[in-house]
Amino acid sequence: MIEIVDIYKTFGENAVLKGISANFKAGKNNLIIGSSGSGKTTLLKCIVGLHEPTKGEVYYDKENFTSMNFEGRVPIRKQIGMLFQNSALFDSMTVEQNIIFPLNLFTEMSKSEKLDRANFCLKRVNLEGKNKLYPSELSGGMKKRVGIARAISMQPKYLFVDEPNSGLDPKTAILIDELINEITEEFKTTTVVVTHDMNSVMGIGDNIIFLHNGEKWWEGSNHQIAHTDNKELNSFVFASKFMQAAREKL
Ligand SMILES: Nc1ncnc2c1ncn2[C@@H]1O[C@H](COP(=O)(O)OP(=O)(O)OP(=O)(O)O)[C@@H](O)[C@H]1O
Repeated sequence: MIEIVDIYKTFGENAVLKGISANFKAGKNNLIIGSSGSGKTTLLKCIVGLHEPTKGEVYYDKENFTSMNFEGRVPIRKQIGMLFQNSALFDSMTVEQNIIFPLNLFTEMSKSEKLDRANFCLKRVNLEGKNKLYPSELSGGMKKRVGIARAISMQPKYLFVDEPNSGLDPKTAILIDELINEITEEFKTTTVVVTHDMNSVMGIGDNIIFLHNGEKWWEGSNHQIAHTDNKELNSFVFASKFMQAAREKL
């Protein structure tokens, strides 16, 4: 479980996060949603330590991550898997080399152990045998799956995913969501996903926090979101006329 307590982040005069508290549960898909510029990615970066919060604390299973120095954070960092928005694969490396990259950095595993692990991860994302391909030879959806394979290579306890569906067609996007969901259930990861994809919200949103102008405006599950009377959340979720009409039939 990850707990964030009263997180503030200010860049110069720009107060981006204004006192956000939340719990992200293990074995669940915890979603951070909100319109563009509401502070989602900034919050994610504060949680993983890519930004230092101006104020507030982040706890990983009760351990105060914010108060730790660089060395102190290493054991927690080793348990974090991340899938970035653009998959962030190394273009000059094969699929297999990309997946093995964190194992080379953070483990003492032998060559054959690393290869076994890469093969296990590739199988898990349905890309068995694609070891020797380069990112340029992959579709957008395949790149995301390689990104997920790399993110789970270290058997993370915590999985962070920023906009997993950006640039994907709706069907592939749902397959990626299902994969994230399966991995979360299977490995009991505390998964935190930043998204503005409504299919993701409805499909895998176990626990959702909605940010509005840097504040937590609403919290609940995908089952609760359809019936919310929160005005800002409603105009975010049911932005199109089509969705508004669909809601009236619910
Ligand atoms: N490193 C930075 N330095 C200064 N300002 C920043 C920095 N990172 C983010 N911001 C500002 O913080 C605000 C929120 O940005 P953020 O990327 O967190 O929003 P978001 O909700 O993830 O948006 P989107 O959905 O468009 O990705 C923006 O006004 C942005 O300009």
